[in-house]
Amino acid sequence: MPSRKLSDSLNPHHEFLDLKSFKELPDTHAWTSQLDGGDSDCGGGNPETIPIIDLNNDNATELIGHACKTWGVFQAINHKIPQNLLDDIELAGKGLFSLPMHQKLRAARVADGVSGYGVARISSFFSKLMWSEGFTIAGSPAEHARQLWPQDYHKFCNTVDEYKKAMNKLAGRLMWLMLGSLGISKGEVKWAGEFQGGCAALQLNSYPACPDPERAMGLAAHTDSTILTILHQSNTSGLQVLREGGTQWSTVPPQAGALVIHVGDLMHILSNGLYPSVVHRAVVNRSEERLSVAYLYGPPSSVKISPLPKLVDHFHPPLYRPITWTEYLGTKAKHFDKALTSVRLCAPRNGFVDNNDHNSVQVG
Ligand SMILES: O=C(O)CCC(=O)C(=O)O
Ligand SMILES: [Fe+2]
Repeated sequence: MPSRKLSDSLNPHHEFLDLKSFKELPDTHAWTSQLDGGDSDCGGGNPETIPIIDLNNDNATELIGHACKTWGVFQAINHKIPQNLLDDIELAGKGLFSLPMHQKLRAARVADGVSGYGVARISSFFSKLMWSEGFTIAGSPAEHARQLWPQDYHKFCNTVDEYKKAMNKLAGRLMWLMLGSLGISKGEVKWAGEFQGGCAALQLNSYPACPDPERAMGLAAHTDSTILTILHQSNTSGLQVLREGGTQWSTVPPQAGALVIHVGDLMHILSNGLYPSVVHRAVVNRSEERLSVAYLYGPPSSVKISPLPKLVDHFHPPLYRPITWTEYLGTKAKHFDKALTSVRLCAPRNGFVDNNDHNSVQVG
């Protein structure tokens, strides 16, 4: 369970341990029974796998709707993101995380800051540290990149800019496909015009090879505070999801060229609870470093997100109050896995289960 603030109990320098230097798992990173629930891919007998959807398929909208409702996640192929751009961002991330620690610390995220190098932000809810390091880019990466590579920071910035541009276009397309699958067209959404640019952050995650992967946690179970997330995982597996209403973890197998699409908390609100935001985590392994790049897509700050009017009626009252992305991020930072519950207006009616009440999920 999420517990006390790490900062209350641990020397802050623990946050910057060089994980690659350990031959044994340090106690600060030793989780107990985090693999509760098992993995349905490994003998759980669940015949269903996470859907892989061809965005060129004539039935893509219906397939996306079904995937969002039952899993809250799917893999997208034929998404028009060039493979060389996916390779470039992966290389840029690998280059960053392979720098010596003292160099990475020049770009460390400052207290209460968003951008920069550091441990997972959800770390503060857990008494143990995660076996990962991250780099968050909100806005321009230039200042941090200049600190990391004083002579040669343009290459990193150009790759990030190009990646963000391509992702923004895809994220917009996916958002309208998801809303389309709920029977909602652009004309019916009053903030549609404000969504030209969208808004986003890029999260690079690195999970070094781990001497005791069964007792370590790469990134603890969480949902994303986004409308949707586009995740590019390298060819090493580690991402696991909980199927809607399920208790067993399913691995999302890396598939060359495919992008993993997560339903985020704000889409859950827009859909008035119809689409669950997927609970996911990252586990680690003994031999290979793993890299992932998450494009976290949300609304511009002027937009208040609330259940779409077409999905609200006498039998389906609005489950959530209107909220901006900034406001929601503040709520999430305070309440973590209870954030959706804390903005809920009314208890779900019988048979209308709020899939995102994760209070029972074992997260540590
Ligand atoms: O590394 C992964 O597969 C998951 C990353 C993730 O969930 C995140 O950055 O929010
Ligand atoms: Fe995530």
